[in-house]
Amino acid sequence: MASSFFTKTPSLSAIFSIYTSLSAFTILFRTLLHQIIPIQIRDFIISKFTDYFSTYFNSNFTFIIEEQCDYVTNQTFRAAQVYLPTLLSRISTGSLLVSSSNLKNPMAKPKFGIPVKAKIIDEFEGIHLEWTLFSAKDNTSYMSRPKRYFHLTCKKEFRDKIMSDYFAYISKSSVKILTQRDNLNIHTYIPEYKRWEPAIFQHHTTFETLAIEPELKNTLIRDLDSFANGKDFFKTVGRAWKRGYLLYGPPGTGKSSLVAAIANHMNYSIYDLQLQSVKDDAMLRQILTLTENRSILLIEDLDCSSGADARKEDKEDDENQTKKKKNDPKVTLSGLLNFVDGLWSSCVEERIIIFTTNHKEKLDPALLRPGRMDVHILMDYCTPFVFKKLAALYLEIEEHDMFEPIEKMLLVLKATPAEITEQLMVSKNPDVTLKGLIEFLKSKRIG
Ligand SMILES: Nc1ncnc2c1ncn2[C@@H]1O[C@H](COP(=O)(O)OP(=O)(O)OP(=O)(O)O)[C@@H](O)[C@H]1O
Repeated sequence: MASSFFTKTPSLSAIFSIYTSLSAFTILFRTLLHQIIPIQIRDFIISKFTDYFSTYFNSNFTFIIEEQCDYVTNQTFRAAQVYLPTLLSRISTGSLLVSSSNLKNPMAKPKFGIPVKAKIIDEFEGIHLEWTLFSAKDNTSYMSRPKRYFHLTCKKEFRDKIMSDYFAYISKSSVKILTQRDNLNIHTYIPEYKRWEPAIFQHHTTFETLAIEPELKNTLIRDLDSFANGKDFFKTVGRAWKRGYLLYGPPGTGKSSLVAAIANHMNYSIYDLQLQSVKDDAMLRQILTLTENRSILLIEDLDCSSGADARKEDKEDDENQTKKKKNDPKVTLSGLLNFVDGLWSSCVEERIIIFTTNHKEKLDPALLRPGRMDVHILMDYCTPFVFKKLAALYLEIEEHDMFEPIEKMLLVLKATPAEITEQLMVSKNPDVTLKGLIEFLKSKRIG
């Protein structure tokens, strides 16, 4: 029995020769495979295998939330960006972004953010969730910024629950956080990047520090508050939830200050659009879709934009006209109107649009027709009331012997609140300052 076993067992040299033949065959087979099957097909087969096995063995499900979708900011990405910083204590990797942007107060507490690839754990109705931020280089243009996206991972069986309830929950939470935010942003559109760049908005003007007639102030605050609470009303009457304001008046009468007061009152960020940098109507539409809900869209100096000013062909010679046309933006009046009042105006909710101009009379009448801009506000020269308010703010006085002559002069001559504030900042001593102001006003009368 034993001898038959040994006689049937192949010799060591036979095993070695079988092994060598097999190896040679494998190498030959692999070489043939590499030469016959193109690399793309090989990669495809490998990826299919990998997918199949990873899906089979992996019990997780991942949602991918990209920053941009269909050329607009993905609101789910934005909601996650606002919501996740509230979970920073649950970051599971050992790093955090730290930044301080409060220029006025270097001692202010820094803000913390989520670094790329850091994992944040969330818990929703007992479901364990993992968020990770990724950033990938976009090679489409050398100016392009990296593409950012979140991965949200949960157990497969909770996929539907997350889709139906969790995304709605983070979107609601982000709106709540934004309403209570203490930092507003002012955004500038960068055409090269095709995106709005935010900066911290730290204008301290409020309705308390803005010197305007009390009637105007109260009407405006009422109007803004009823707009903010008017979601159902706008829906019922079938109108886009937006409000348009035209601020007009001479330079230095507080138009920009009023915009800041509105932003601070509403807690809305500002999108400051330079119409001159917009190439055409298509670009205007794209820019508009990249803004967020609960914001102010500001277009300053509307009279300087070709789409908005009234026609005046006869007044300028041909050469000047051609020169001007070359530099003019190609935003048309109809593009602008569509943007104020047409279908495109409703692509963002709870939006305030503010136009400012120093020359209302130069605007095309089509822009001024009822319904285009809901409220027209004249920001005028300094009145006695406005002067007293400014004196109370700058000099901290309610009354002074020199008030009367100043108020009388303000009734007959034109001085802007900006000119008055400049004079009021000369000294903290009311006698010196008010004397200087009287001299300034006298010089105006003579001039
Ligand atoms: N009504 C006001 N109340 C308080 N301060 C004011 C007021 N108007 C102007 N000022 C002061 O004058 C400065 C310039 O005003 P502001 O820039 O708001 O005017 P404007 O009408 O927007 O001018 P422009 O048309 O040149 O942009 C402000 O920074 C502020 O200090």
